[in-house]
Amino acid sequence: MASRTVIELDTVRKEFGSGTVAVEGLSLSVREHEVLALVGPSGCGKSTTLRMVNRLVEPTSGRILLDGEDVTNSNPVALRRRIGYVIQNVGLFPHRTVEANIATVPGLLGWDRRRTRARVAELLDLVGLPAATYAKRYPHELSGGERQRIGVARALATDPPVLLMDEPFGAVDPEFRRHLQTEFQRIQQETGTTVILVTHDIDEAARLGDRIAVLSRGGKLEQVASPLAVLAHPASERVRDFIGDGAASRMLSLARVETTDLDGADRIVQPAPAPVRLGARLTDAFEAVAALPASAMGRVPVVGETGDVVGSLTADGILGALRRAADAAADTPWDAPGTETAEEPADADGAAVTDAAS
Ligand SMILES: Nc1ncnc2c1ncn2[C@@H]1O[C@H](COP(=O)(O)OP(=O)(O)OP(=O)(O)O)[C@@H](O)[C@H]1O
Repeated sequence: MASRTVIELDTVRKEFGSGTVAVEGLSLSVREHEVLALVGPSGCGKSTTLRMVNRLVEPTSGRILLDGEDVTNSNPVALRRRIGYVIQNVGLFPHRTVEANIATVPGLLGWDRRRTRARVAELLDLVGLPAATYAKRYPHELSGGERQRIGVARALATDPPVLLMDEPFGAVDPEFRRHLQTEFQRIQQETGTTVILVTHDIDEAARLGDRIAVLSRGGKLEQVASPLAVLAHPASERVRDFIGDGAASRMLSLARVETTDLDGADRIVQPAPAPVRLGARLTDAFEAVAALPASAMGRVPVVGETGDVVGSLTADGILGALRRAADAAADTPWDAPGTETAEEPADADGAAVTDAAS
C-alpha cells in the first residue's frame, strides 16, 4: 500500500532552555489520510513533537517537512491555517458564540458572511450538533463533550489537510469518550484528513490509529507499526512495559474472523445457536462461543454477508485466528522500522502514487 508522505520529521531534536531534551533524533513520516497515534509515558515528548509540527515550538535541530516543504521556512500563521489543532481543553473563546468560534479562521481568511455561515452549519452537522440549537450558544452553555466536538469543528473549518490532536478525548468520562472516538472515526473517514493523535492510552491508540508510534523518555522512537504489530511484536522492553498487561485481549478486538479460521458447517450441532458474522471482531466471536449452551459443543455457526452459513468456529479457531493475525502483522512491510523515509513509488509522470481515490 503506497501512500504519499504528508509530514516528515527528519532527525528532529528539541532541547528547552532549561536543558531538558524533550525530543532526540526523531525521524518519522505520516502518510496521507492516515491516523498516526503518538503514544508513550507521561513526559516522553509527545506534545512537544506535535507542537513542533505547527511551530508552536521551534525544533533545536532537524527538519520538519509538510508536503515536502520545510515548515521552519513557512510563515507560522499561514502554516497553522493548513494544520488544524485540537487540544484537551479545547481552548474555545468563552465570550464568543459557537458560530463565532468555528468561524475564527474563515474570518482571518476574509471569507464572506454567507460562505462562513454555510460552512459553520455544515461543520455543526458533521459533528452532530445542529446549528439551529447550537450556533448561538456560548461555550459555558455546552457540556464537556459538546465543547470537544466544537473544538474539532473549529479545527476543521477551512478543511485543513492535516489535523493535530493532543489528548482530544482526555477530559471526558470513559463512556462518552468511546462515543466521541466513534464519531471521530466517522468524521476522519468522511474528510480523509491526515491526523497525528497524541494519547497516553494504548487502547485509544489501537482503536483509532492506522499506525502507532511509541516514544520513550526523551522523545526516542521505540517502534512505529500497525496496532496489531505493536501489540503482538513489541520492538523493545520499553514498548512492552508501555503496553502493559492484556495485549492478547486487545488484539482480540483488532483481529477479525476469516474463512481460514473456520471448520465445516456440517459440524454444527442442531438446533444451531445464534451465528457470528464472517469479519466479526474476535472479541465478539469469543463472547459468542463463551455464551454457547453445553449442547452446542463449543461450536458457533458463521454466516457470510448474505446470511448463508459458511462454516463453524470454536475457541481453538479463535486462537488460531489470533496467531494468524499476529503473524500477518509481523510481515507487513511498511511497518518495518527504518523504512519510514523510503522513496515513494512514482507513476509515469514522476508524481507520487497515492491510494486515495481522487
Ligand atoms: N516549555 C518547556 N520548557 C521546558 N521544558 C519543557 C517545556 N515543555 C515541555 N517540557 C519538558 O519536556 C518533556 C516532554 O514534555 P511533553 O509535554 O512533550 O511530554 P508528553 O509526552 O506530552 O507528556 P504528557 O503525556 O504528560 O502530556 C518533559 O520533561 C517536560 O517537562
